Amino acid sequence: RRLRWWSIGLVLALVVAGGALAGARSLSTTEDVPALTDEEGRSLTLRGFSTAGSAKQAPDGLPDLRPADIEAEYADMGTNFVRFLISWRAVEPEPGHYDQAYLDGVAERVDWYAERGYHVMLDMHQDLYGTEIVPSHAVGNGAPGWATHSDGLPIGEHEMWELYYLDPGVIRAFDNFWNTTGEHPELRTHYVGAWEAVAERFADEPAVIAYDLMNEPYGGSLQGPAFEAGPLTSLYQSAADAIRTVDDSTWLCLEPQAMGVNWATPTGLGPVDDPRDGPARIAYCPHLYPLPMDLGSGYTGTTKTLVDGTVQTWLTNTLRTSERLGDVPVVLGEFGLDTTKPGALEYVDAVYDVADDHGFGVAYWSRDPGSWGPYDAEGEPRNLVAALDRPYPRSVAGAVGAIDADEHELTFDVSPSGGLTAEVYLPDDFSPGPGRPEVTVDGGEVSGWDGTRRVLEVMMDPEASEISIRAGS
Ligand SMILES: CN(C)c1ccc(C(=O)NC[C@H]2N[C@H](CO)[C@@H](O)[C@@H]2O)cc1
Repeated sequence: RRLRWWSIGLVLALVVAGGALAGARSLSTTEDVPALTDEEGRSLTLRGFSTAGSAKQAPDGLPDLRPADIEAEYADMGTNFVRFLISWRAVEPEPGHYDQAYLDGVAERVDWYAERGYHVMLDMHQDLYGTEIVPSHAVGNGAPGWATHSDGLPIGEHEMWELYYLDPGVIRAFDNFWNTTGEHPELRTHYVGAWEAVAERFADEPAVIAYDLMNEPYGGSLQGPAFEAGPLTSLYQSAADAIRTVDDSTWLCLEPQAMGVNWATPTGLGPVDDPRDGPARIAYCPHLYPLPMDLGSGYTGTTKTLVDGTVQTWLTNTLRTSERLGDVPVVLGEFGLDTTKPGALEYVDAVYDVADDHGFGVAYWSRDPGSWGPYDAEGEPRNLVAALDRPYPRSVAGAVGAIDADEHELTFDVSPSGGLTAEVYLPDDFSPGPGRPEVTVDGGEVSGWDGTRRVLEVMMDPEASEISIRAGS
């Protein structure tokens, strides 16, 4: 069965990669997308982690996280963003009852991030529909038990968790949610109501920059454009309309279905209208998990070639979708891998280079301890920490284009406006020397240095089109 699943995936991956290789160029092309902006209209480059998978099954729905963990993450990698997992089952444990104690817990953790200058995206997370999709043991997460209707259809036992998505009972639970069965129109209404309750709570919290409306949507017996352009886009529109009755400023992140699109097939997601006064604040937030990487033994040899082809196809489709949804910003909401695999860090660099080149935000999957994450079970830094400690323009007064970063030089395209300042994160070894920073700036001049946060402030020349910061005088 495992072989059958992966053989389907491999055929799909070869089709995808083959298409890409036919026109293979470097992993990055030149187009870039607009950035998310903060309350002052500054362009943000978002760099951080999904935090955390530990929230999926936690009785209180909150991640295993302490303020010291955020301190360590910043000290090690200078992140400024978190994709914070929340769940419908914790927000609305009973129909129509919103758990303010849970939202207080989320708010406390949002404060931990806000106090350290982070931007928070609240991710209404689900995998395999909900916590009680298999009542006997925790397989899924997301929806509450009262919203889970598998109608007694069979759900098997699988070593590979992804295979549960093919079980009749799981498909039925999703079909009831999307009202494909016509039996449960109330479920999507409740889901939208849960989002309205979350938005009402965080509307006035400037650190909460975005709402990720649904993690890795799955259409059950509806797949592809029939699902994405149909009930999924419709749910997003309903959620947007409800959220905007209480929150006029937080960005709304739209994820495509995971099936296929995670692996670089194109999405059929339709445009969503933002009823707010002023420019739309809608972003496209796909995930990236090249099947050849899952199938292969690392980012080497033939696997590397296939993964590169998949990433190129994913990039082309992502840029096309950003344009189709209204030239919207892009946040790569998830990508990650077992960093003990050969070539893993080269892959991580390649994906961050694509994000830098096109102005995508990035949340690495995930902050959890272990072989995918930045820290081990004892909280000690792993190889990923050095790979993610990259210079980047955290926030800029004006538009930001392509970013080109290496360990001793950071260059980014700009169109300065407003206060003309750019806040730039520099890794600890970017400019060695006690009286740091010894840096050379073209396109502006140094107007401040926060040695504790390793943030350089640059006053940009009003006419600058590029800012370059080089280590050393
Ligand atoms: C068959 N379907 C619908 C499917 C298969 C595989 C994934 C997946 O690997 N997702 C990647 C990661 N994302 C979640 C959290 O959002 C993690 O648990 C997965 O590793 C998703 C859906």
